[in-house]
Amino acid sequence: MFKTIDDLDTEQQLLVRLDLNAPVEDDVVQDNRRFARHAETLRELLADGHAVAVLAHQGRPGRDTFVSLEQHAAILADHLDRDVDFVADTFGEDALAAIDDLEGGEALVLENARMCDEELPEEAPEVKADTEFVRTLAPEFDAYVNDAYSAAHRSHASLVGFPRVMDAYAGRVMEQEYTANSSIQEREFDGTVTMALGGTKAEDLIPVIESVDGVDQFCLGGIVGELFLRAAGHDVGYDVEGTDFFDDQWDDQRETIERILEEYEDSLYLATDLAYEGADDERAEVDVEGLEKETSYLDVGSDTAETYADLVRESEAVFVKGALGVFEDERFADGTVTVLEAIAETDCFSVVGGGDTSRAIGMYGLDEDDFGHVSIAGGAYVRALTGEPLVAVEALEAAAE
Ligand SMILES: Nc1ncnc2c1ncn2[C@@H]1O[C@H](COP(=O)(O)OP(=O)(O)O)[C@@H](O)[C@H]1O
Ligand SMILES: O=C(OP(=O)(O)O)[C@H](O)COP(=O)(O)O
Repeated sequence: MFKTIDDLDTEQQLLVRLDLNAPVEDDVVQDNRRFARHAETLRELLADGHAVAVLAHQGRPGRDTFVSLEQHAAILADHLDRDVDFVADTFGEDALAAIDDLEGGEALVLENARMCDEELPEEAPEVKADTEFVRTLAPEFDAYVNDAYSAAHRSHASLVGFPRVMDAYAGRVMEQEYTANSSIQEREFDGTVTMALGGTKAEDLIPVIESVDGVDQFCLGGIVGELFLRAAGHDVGYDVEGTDFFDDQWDDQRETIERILEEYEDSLYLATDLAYEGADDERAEVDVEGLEKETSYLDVGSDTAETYADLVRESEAVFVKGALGVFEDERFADGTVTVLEAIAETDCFSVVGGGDTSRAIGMYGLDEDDFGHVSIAGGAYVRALTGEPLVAVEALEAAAE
């Protein structure tokens, strides 16, 4: 087991890894549940007199969402109702000077860790620990705290490098999510177990279908659902209008998708209709037989949403990862919200995960108490459901030994 912040001495100089990865609309970072949850950890650390430098990432290089963390510092400051400084540097001279100036009870956000070359390539913890990034920052601090459960499946420098060379502790979010997201197999449900999979990160979800034990049926939507429809012979799941969701993931995952489609025929539910932006910008729907390659489909259709909701109502347990459509746009929220409402109405056991997807609960007036657990993690949470270890959690455990 790892050590937690209960094991920390007070008034330390701390490097704290959070996951503040958030949606970005027209260059404006959107508040999501991650800020509020991590603010709780920070509030506790600051109250104990620690000086806190926050390390986090946003987006992926090359994407529109790959932006500075300056706005994230301001959102955190709102949640904490106190000043949070920002420095546009991660481990260079400016960062080191700002860290040096930090006093007990103060918080500082360092620049997006993914702007450092050594952060991203997935490599073994010992390789990450030997990067200049880690070797420069680590000596500046008394200890490292990892609260970024939702990024714990990535073997990146900020997640697995520091705990090899420093005293390392789990933050509150790490601790709570780790406890809540135990594997499905260990839970032993009596009735039907359903998993609704959607969102954009198909590469994280596809392996889950094959490796998770104890799930009886999968309802697919979002980008992952469209890739399966493409494999089933429909004209959908192609990049159009400058999107880069489909073609690369198709090339990487095609064989797996085709194999799963065949082997899991009886437990996979694919959309039977999809929604798109029609004339006058209104929501329009089409049966999957009528799909066209050139159209962007932005939600599952209403027949599909009702079918999925019925499957949910008959379930003993439901796990959701990823949205079934672009719910941020009210016209395309039907699939995601219909399924979430069905979960909320029944007394099935449920977990809803995903930094973006969990946002839909607040946006559409659903009550968090009607869900078993709302996780701010997506990829990490589905991996945990399969019983697969998370590299950054393993790194914390190794540090405690
Ligand atoms: N058909 C679609 N086309 C484009 N984006 C989609 C589609 N369906 C769902 N999405 C988007 O997927 C996002 C959630 O995906 P992802 O980031 O993988 O999940 P999470 O952050 O919840 O783990 C939502 O913000 C939603 O807008
Ligand atoms: O948002 C995240 O994952 P999620 O979308 O699976 O919840 C994490 O910050 C990891 O980001 P990444 O999937 O770009 O490595």
